[in-house]
Amino acid sequence: MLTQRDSQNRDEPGYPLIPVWTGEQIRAAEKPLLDAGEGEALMRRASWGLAAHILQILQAQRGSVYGATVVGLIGSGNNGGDGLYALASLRRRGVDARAVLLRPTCHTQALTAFCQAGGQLQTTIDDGADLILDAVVGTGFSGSFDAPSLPQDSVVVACDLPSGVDAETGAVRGTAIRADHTVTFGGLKTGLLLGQGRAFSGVLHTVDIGLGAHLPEPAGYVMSELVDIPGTTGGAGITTQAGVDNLLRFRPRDTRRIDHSSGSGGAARNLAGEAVPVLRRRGPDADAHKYSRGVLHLLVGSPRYPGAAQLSVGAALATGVGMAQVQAPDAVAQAVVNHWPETVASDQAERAAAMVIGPGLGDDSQRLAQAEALLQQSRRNAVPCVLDASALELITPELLADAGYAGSLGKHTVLTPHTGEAQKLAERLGDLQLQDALAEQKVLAAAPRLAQLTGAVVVLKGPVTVIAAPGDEPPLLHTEPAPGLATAGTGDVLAGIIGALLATQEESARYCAALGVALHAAAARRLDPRGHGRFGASALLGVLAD
Ligand SMILES: NC(=O)C1=CN([C@@H]2O[C@H](COP(=O)(O)OP(=O)(O)OC[C@H]3O[C@@H](n4cnc5c(N)ncnc54)[C@H](OP(=O)(O)O)[C@@H]3O)[C@@H](O)[C@H]2O)[C@@H](O)CC1
Ligand SMILES: Nc1ncnc2c1ncn2[C@@H]1O[C@H](COP(=O)(O)OP(=O)(O)O)[C@@H](O)[C@H]1O
Repeated sequence: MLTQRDSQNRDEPGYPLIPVWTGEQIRAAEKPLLDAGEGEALMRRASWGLAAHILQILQAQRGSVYGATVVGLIGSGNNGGDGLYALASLRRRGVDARAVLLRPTCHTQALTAFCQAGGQLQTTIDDGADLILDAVVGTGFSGSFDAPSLPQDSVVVACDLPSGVDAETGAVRGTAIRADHTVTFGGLKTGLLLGQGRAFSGVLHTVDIGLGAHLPEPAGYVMSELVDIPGTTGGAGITTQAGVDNLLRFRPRDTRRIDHSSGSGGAARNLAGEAVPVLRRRGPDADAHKYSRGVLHLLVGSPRYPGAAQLSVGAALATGVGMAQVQAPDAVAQAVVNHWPETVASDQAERAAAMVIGPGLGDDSQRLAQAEALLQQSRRNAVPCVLDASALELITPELLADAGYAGSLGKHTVLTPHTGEAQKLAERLGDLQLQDALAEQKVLAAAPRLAQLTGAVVVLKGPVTVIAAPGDEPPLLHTEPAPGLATAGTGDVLAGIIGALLATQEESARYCAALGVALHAAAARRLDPRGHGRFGASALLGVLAD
């Protein structure tokens, strides 16, 4: 039986948190198993999983696997070993699997297995191959890679990681092999999600090779889009490999359908049957009134940037609040009320359950003084608060040293800098570690560092957005592509969404910030599923409520 809340939230999209590790973490987890002599078994599991995925891909592409041509590009390490074992399995399924050794040496046992399965070595990459398997280099990649040229029409599948992509940062060193699919072992690697790695790895598939208990605390969690299938009860169940694979698709044109668990319980589960945390927006209680639901106070807009006020207020209303009240110069506030008549103009934030401070304030000194006063009020009363755009300039070493802040803005505060704003903050706070992480585009290190320095939750915005809280909780990553968001004003929309969630959801600021980022990008994807980018920020408001 559904509770009233469950029935309200039944069709609400949820965002499961999938753990990710750096390549080094995965290698460290493998080490005890290798030391115990289980390396060969690990490799067998990896290569069997790889072959199984290749068979599925061939089946989908050609309608059958028998007689398909697969050419494996083989390197000198275990990545090449995985490739050779997989080619041997494919041969036993009737696939014409061949290998090109790109280095003078290779994994000898795997080569023997390949030859025993009837595999032939060749020196050229066939033009007509149905599928190219990239097994040149994986997590052992060092220096720079020189990618061979490949036939245009073949599907490319990467073994563990596209060759040339850094397993931690996703940076391409030299040139890399661009894959249509990547079959990765033991757990998702950060390099598949960050930087260029995301575009080079195509559709992601994971293979459990039994690292389980040896895996450390993840480097982060990636938020994935999950749409419940209408008409069924309970939440979503990610119980099958296909379900997990669907979750891990990163192409804007993909439609996601997740297999549903037939059982009750409602929690999404991973392959091991463990519950996966899911971020999900909750609607108002039946007995809510506007004040109990949550008032959002927005200090936004200025004569120079009146539109920012409209965007953040509009986003808050479409996300859902008990009441939105705007604090702005008369003409700006009037324009907001004309556009959104349900908005209340108010200079008092007493009833506020949350605040948004910053969008469109510009460098207006009077507005910034009001922003500072409101920030103090938020700190004093621990009222959740989003600090965005020029309000981020309030954060100085002097402000943090103030007795009222005691070195920390507090976990109820959410900072939403893009990388340029974060770089300025890093310089103002004089922190070299943060400056270096940003300069090297190590967003997964930069966001937690800024959270640590300010004591606030940080949303480091960009094509990949990282949400980090002060303390031990791992950062959350949002990597679903929404390139159309690269347009003026979408940050104002995001600030309004997060503010509305802070005002209405009984969750931490970290949770609300991450959910807000996911809802923002999901709105862009609904509006622009192919990523053409033909919309302005205000168009997001019309689809936020869906
Ligand atoms: N560990 C395990 O138990 C398991 C690991 N597994 C698998 O093993 C992979 C890691 O294997 P790994 O450690 O052998 O490293 P790997 O990615 O093959 O690269 C090292 C080799 O590449 C070479 N090489 C380096 N840089 C290069 C470059 N720029 N350009 C060209 N070549 C370059 C370097 O040779 P060198 O250049 O030094 O002669 C060295 O021999 C991992 O990704 C997963 O697929 C799974 O089977 C599960 C069990
Ligand atoms: N290439 C991109 N892909 C996905 N999201 C993007 C991309 N570029 C920008 N964004 C998102 O768009 C928003 C832009 O925010 P911001 O730079 O503050 O814009 P503005 O100040 O103009 O409102 C952020 O949420 C950011 O994550």
